[in-house]
Formats: sequence, C-alpha cells, structure tokens
Amino acid sequence: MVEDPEEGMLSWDESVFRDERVFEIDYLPETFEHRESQLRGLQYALRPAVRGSRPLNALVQGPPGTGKTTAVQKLFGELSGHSGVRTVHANCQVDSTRYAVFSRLFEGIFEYEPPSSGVSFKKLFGQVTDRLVEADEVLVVALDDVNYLFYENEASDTLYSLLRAHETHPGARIGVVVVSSDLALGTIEELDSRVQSVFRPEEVYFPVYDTGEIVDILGERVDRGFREGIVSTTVLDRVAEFTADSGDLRVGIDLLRRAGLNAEMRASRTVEIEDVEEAYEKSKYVHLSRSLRGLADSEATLVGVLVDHDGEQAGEVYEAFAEKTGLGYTRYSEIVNKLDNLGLIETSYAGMEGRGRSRQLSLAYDPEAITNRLE
Ligand SMILES: Nc1ncnc2c1ncn2[C@@H]1O[C@H](COP(=O)(O)OP(=O)(O)OP(=O)(O)O)[C@@H](O)[C@H]1O
Repeated sequence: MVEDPEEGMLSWDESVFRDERVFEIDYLPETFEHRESQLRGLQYALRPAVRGSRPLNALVQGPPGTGKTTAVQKLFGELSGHSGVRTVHANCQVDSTRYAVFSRLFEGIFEYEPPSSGVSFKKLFGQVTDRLVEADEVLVVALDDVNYLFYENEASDTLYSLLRAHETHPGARIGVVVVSSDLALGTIEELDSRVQSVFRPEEVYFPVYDTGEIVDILGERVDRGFREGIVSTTVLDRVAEFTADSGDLRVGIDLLRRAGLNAEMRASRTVEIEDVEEAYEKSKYVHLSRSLRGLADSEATLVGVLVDHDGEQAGEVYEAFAEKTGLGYTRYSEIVNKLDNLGLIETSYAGMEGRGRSRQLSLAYDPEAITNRLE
C-alpha cells in the first residue's frame, strides 16, 4: 500500500473498508446473535419436515429490521440440505396475489418459470402439488411481508389454498411460515373465519434489539467490513444510539456504510462522529425508500399527488389523482388505506361528518425526502 505523505490521510488506492459487501442489503450475516429463542421456536415448528411430515405452521411477527427474514433464510438454508424437503421464500411485496405466490412456488419447485399467461390458478396449483407428491417432498413456504397480501385482499384465499392442500390434493404436505412487520395488523383476526379455523400457527415474536444487542451485532459487522482501527467504540456507540431510536437494524448497517464513505470523501483514515451524523440524514430514510420501492405505479402517483396536496381533504386529493390516473373512488380509497397501513401517510377526520371524503390526508415524511426517492 502506498502511504500518503500527509499523516492520517487516505491515498487513492486505500479504503477504510475491508469488505464493503457486508453492508449490502441482501448480505446474509455469518453470525446471528440474540435470536436464539426465536430460532428455537421456528425450528420446533419446522422439524417435522425433515422426518417427512407436514410441519406446523408458524406466524412470525415483529417490527421492521428485527431479523425475521434473516432467521427464516438461515433455517431454510439448513432445511434445504435435507433430502425430501423443499423450501420456497415468497416476498409478498413483489408477489402480492395468490396467483403470483403460486407462480413463485412453481418456479421454486420446477426451477423454471411457469408460462406467463393462459394457466389457470387451479392448474398451477395442481402442477405444484402433483410434483411434490411425485418427488415425495415436503414443501415449506415463507410468505414474507405478508401484510402486502392483506392490503390486496388476497391473504385469506392464498392461505386457505395452502393450508387445505393436503385435503384437496391428497399426499401433498405443505407448511407455511407467515411473516409480518405490520404490528397494527391483527394478522389472524383479519383472516376469513374459514381460514382462521384451519390456521393455528406457532407464534414467534421478534422484539426490537436493545442498544447493547445492537452494539454486539454492528460491532461484528464493523470487524468484518472495516479495516482495523477505523471505527472507534465511541463512533460505534453513536451509530447504535441512532439505530435504537429507529428500532430498525437496517438503519445501523446503512449508517456504517455511508459514514465510511463520508470518511473516505474526507480522505480520512478514521470514521468520526460527524461522518455518522451526516450519514444519518440519509440513513434515517431507509424505511421510506423500502416502502416506496414496493409501490405500484398508481400508488406511487398518489404519493406524488400528495406532495402537492399535503394536508388536504380526501375529496380534493382525489380530484387531482383522478385527473392523472382516471381511476375511480373505490380504488383510490383502497390505495389511501394501503399507504396509511404502510406508514407513508397519516389520515385524520377533520370535520364533524366523519365520512370518507372529509378525511384529511398528510404525508408522514418530509415532502422533499419523498420527492427525491420517488424518481
Ligand atoms: N441478529 C442479527 N445479527 C446480524 N445481523 C442481523 C441480525 N438481525 C438482523 N440483522 C440484519 O439486519 C437487517 C434486517 O434484518 P431482516 O431483513 O432479517 O429484518 P426483518 O425483521 O425481516 O425486517 P422486515 O420486517 O422489514 O422485512 C439485515 O441486513 C440482517 O442481516
């Protein structure tokens, strides 16, 4: 390495990072501390699969960024090493209808995509279950971010098909792990009664990490991601405080990476508190970016309309929205509810009437932060 003559300065070919990939969103951590009891709970539910039996269903709940997806991925990785077990992870933010979920299952099982049109749901379902029976495999399905299936009114149908598969297609063995980060959603209570009567899941809760746990987890990332001596304990503590305030570990991981880039920008060999504080101005929006990324065009359009009509009555906002999209009031109301559930907007009843059109709609984030991320 060529040393820059000026002490403490990075030269062109130096980096504060040892391995920047550990801060990427889809990096699966090697160590997974502070989730022992949750892993045990899930293992208990899924263990029958390795013996060739239908596993228990599970309901995983907890706020965003508390390790739910990572826990499921770890266990699925272990399970898929067993012959006779097939695991498929569906992200309902992407696959938000029953048909899309079953297409994902088809792809996971056959290892190629189903034809893009002309296949009925019934046929797709039959192909999936026939194959499972033929191959003598147990299927474990994760419905991650299941709240999106609820927003589209598809949750009951999807679960009903999966949970009753062994009755409609004898010999099929399917277990479901339902994952939700929307705590306002009473997942089980919101399902149709016909589904509730067959869905008695093992419940596993993921609480937010406390500051000490965050320091442990992020400290491990720092060791892997940064070169030695770059991030001091004081700086790590500051990152952990910001992370604990948001409750979402993603904020901390994003903060570390951005703070490292800021230090490099200053050509500094150490990350300082000021790098972290500057980074926080962006990292605090990781949740916003993630929610916006999952929106359909018409939904994003409504968010855009609200930037210009922030705080107005639902009826007024609708007029501007209809002008852009031509969509009807019913669809508009559904989108408003979804954005409300996602925490992107806040709704309140302004007048005495308490009726739909008199609801007041406000953005839950700084309009400028939204505009920058909508593009
Ligand atoms: N105990 C842990 N050890 C190491 N990394 C962790 C731990 N818990 C979470 N993470 C990391 O935090 C990030 C968020 O975790 P994950 O995606 O599993 O959260 P989640 O609860 O599924 O979030 P959401 O509900 O928003 O989907 C991931 O990058 C993951 O690697």
